[in-house]
Amino acid sequence: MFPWFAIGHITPYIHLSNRLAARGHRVHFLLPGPTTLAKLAPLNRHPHLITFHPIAVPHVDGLPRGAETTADVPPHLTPLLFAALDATEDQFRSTVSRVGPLDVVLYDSAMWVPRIGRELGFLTMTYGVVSAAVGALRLVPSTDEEMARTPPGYPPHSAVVPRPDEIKQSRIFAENFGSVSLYDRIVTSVSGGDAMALRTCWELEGVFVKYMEEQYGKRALLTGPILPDRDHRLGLDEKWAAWLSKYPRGSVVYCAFGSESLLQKDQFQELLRGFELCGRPFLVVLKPSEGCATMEEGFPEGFAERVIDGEGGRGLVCGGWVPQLQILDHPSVGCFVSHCGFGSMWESLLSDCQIVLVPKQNDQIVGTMLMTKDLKVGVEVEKDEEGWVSKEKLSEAIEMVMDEGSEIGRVVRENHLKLREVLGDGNLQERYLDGFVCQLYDLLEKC
Ligand SMILES: O=c1ccn([C@@H]2O[C@H](COP(=O)(O)OP(=O)(O)O[C@H]3O[C@H](CO)[C@@H](O)[C@H](O)[C@H]3O)[C@@H](O)[C@H]2O)c(=O)[nH]1
Repeated sequence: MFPWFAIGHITPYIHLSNRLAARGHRVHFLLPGPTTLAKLAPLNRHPHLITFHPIAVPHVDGLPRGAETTADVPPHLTPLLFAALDATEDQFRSTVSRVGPLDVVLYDSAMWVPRIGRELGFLTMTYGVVSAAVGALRLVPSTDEEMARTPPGYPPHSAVVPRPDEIKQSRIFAENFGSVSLYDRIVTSVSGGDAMALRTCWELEGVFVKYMEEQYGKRALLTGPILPDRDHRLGLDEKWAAWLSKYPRGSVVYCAFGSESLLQKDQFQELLRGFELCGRPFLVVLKPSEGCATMEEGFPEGFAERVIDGEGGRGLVCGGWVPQLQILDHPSVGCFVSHCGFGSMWESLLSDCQIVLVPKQNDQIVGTMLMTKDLKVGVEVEKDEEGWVSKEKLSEAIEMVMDEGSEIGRVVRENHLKLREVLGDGNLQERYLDGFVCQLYDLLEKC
């Protein structure tokens, strides 16, 4: 396993490794170290079968010292992290040579992995952990489509289509990420592999997966959602459990925007004012806003006195890492305000929470269209001309799904419940994994 240096990518690769190890397979896992390794090592449930190999992220001019993943750098420095990834080719080669022989390497952004695979004799395939919908809309190997139109042959009935903010964000694919554009990097990575694996399932994204198979001329091996089983999750710290348990069932609004999102101070403040305005207990987990050393420095005036110290401590705002899955599982949590990163999207789908979405990046906007327009399981907060949400719109969206009398709230709850029954069926994940492993054996036999 050799995922891109981002927590949202490394984590699902570890979950997949756990599932494979549970079937007796041996996994070697390359990830940045020492900090990221220390943070994620507890997720390894089969240390006798899964070996972590820390990669020293090479220094590249302009990259902060010690930066290992996208969580450690502001978004505009991400290209430098890609340059650092490319500079790990020798470390990758020596590690896979040392631990080999290998059957298959799963990777996502290191586009040179297939070349080394052909030299050393192992299969290679990208493991895509971002939605197939974004792959279909933006990353099929064609260069001449207009940004404002869906590409030729695109699934005709989907409401996941280009829209202004998504088009604006999609310009990122043309930007240089390391030595090549992000578009070329992803297309080269996918095209170079022997097949492509995707973290999704036919029930959710079947039309997009088929479209990608046609466009790339490659078989897609689906792993299903790949979340840790409930009984294998780490426990919830007493401090969270105690605070959450103060509130009635389904009443707390939880907000988190993944491991990368960095808000400007005014965006951060408006968001907090929205939670204050909606009047419900809330737990917000974000990074300190841009330019602020602490969370408190970014708070709106008088905010801490009013809702953190006052009102019985109705609000909790945290700048660190929280166990998101366990928080979503807590009976008091009833609403998840999310950025719709692909990991959080799955976690929201498999939770009992009502879903409110505030996407920023391209794939989050695509995921949001999938969730709100195709699947109709949540609502999106309307943004203003500046591209951000107002406190009133945020509060309205939360009420729209949380208020008992709301028709929209009823519809999304029903749709969500139906989908969760399909996706949450314990056998679904096992079936996908069995199929995935069989397809891997098939490919290996043919080589
Ligand atoms: O305090 C926290 C914050 C996050 N998480 C977990 O970290 C993961 C975050 O992943 P995701 O929701 O995908 O968000 P990002 O970290 O923002 O993910 C990046 O990678 C994703 C692909 O997985 C993309 O879809 C996103 O746009 C991109 O920002 C999830 O499993 C969360 O449960 C925690 O456990 N605790």
